[in-house]
Amino acid sequence: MAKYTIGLDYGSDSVRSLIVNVETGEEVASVVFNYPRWQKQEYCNAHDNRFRQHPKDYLEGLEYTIVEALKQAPQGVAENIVGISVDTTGSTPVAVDEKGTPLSLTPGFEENPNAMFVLWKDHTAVKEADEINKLAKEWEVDFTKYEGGIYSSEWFWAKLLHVIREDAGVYRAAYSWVEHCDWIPALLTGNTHPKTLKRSRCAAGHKAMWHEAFGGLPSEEFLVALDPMLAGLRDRLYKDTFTCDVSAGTLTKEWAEKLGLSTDVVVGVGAFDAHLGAVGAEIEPYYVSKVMGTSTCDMLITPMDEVGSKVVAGICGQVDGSIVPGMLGLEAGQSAFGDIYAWFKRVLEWPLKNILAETSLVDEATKQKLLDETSDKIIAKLSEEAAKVPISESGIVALDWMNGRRTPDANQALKGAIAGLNLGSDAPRIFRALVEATAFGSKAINDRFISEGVRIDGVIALGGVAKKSPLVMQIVADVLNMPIKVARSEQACALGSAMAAAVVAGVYPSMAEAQQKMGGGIETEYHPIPENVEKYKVLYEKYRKFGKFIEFDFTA
Ligand SMILES: Nc1ncnc2c1ncn2[C@@H]1O[C@H](COP(=O)(O)OP(=O)(O)O)[C@@H](O)[C@H]1O
Ligand SMILES: O=C(CO)[C@H](O)[C@H](O)COP(=O)(O)O
Repeated sequence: MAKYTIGLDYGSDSVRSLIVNVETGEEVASVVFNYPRWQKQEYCNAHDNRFRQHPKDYLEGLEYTIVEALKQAPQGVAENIVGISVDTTGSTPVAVDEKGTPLSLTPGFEENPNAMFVLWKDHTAVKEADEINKLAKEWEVDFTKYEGGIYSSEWFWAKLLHVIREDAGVYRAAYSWVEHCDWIPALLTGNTHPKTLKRSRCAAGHKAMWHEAFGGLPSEEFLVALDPMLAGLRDRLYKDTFTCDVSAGTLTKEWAEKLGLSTDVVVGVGAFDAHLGAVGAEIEPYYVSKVMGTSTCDMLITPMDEVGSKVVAGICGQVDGSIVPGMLGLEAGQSAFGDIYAWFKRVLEWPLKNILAETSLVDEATKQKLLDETSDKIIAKLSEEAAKVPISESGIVALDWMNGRRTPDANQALKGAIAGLNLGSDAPRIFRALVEATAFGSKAINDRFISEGVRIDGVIALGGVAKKSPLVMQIVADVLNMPIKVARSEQACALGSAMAAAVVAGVYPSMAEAQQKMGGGIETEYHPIPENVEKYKVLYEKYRKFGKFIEFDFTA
């Protein structure tokens, strides 16, 4: 019988397990689990940009999705699973005790958000990121230089420093800190001690200022100068990091029994969702792999010697082997993309949730149906109407910084803005301007790569928005003035993990071969429309001008 691997993909809202035939790439089963506590936004406060996730959400999802996917799969598949690899969001770190257990799973910390995973989009550490940037520029070595030269509040050191300053209990109890993508493989293989568990090169290099040239993490002197509270922590973290083609070990007896698998199943070192998503979408050198969902991650690979020691300014980093082992991985992205459409939808839903929800004109069941149906159709209907609005007709220009700006040049304190409104600015016109703003944010990233000397030959898109929205995709193709291929797989991140698992389990010698055998190819391609390209060149200049005004001249 054929061999199979499992790709376990932890997204922002849900986790999915995908079982893939390693010879044909056939996806034989997949199950999704929405995080229950997260769905109720427990431990979060959007107003303060605080987004925390409880490890129980991850654990319940791990067991449920694998067990249910194995039930769905044809008979005999479970016995022929040879590997599991894991991708997660990031930087999503957690404080752990000496055994590597997240503090929120230990007595006294169960309900403490500071003892939970700090989700990538948590921006509570803006002040700490500023301090890191200031010190880095004064220090003899700029530890931020391989992370675009600007450290972000979305990343490891800023987050942990913020939490330990805020919470003396967590500070005292935290032996070390672990990324979500490192904790799951550690747990599955039983190697959870913070000093021995295998750490992901991808997470360490892009988010924790780890680099071979620095001998690992930033120096103890730098960290202590940042805050004496950090003294000694470096020694309780790690020196070595591993790419996703390396084994983290095999399943423990306990997990093998729980999941219904053999203890021979090899577990791969973890990586971030976007990075393995790029693998799943069959990333190739010089193609931007654009993960378009809640946020965007724009991934590029180049041969190692091509960029060499040149530092690409303003991106989320350049790391040896962070996407495809053996190649240089470059990452950029937008902190909000589909999340901006989701925000506008929530604004429009307000009267539904606050007026219609209270009406006695219809019975409860009908009311609920009305609410659900309207809510489900808002973005699709807005897109339909927005498609009819001619480019530039509305005069509205928007900025895509509703969740800060990840790249180019991280500044998470920035806010979104909409200009050019008049009394005729209706919902579809505003929506179109928001879509254009997200496309302009993408262009700013492409332009930065190009101006820094990184070649771009094309774009491969994946993620929910790439699949769901021809309107957004056409506008992005027009604004970038580049064709965009959309990857066929519905679950590119999980598929990328399944490919990595096939390499780790020894089925293929390299990621390139796993991609070739297991890849789903391209579903569709969007081509720029020359007439639109010209109009968007003019609008993009307005976006840039407006951006400069909001960034440098406007104070709320
Ligand atoms: N028809 C649509 N057009 C454009 N965007 C959409 C549409 N439907 C949903 N979205 C956006 O897709 C995003 C979710 O993308 P998805 O890739 O599924 O999730 P995630 O980023 O969490 O992995 C949401 O932010 C939502 O606003
Ligand atoms: O920055 C990241 C990876 O480097 C995050 O993991 C990513 O932005 C979150 O992804 P999604 O929008 O798909 O939930």
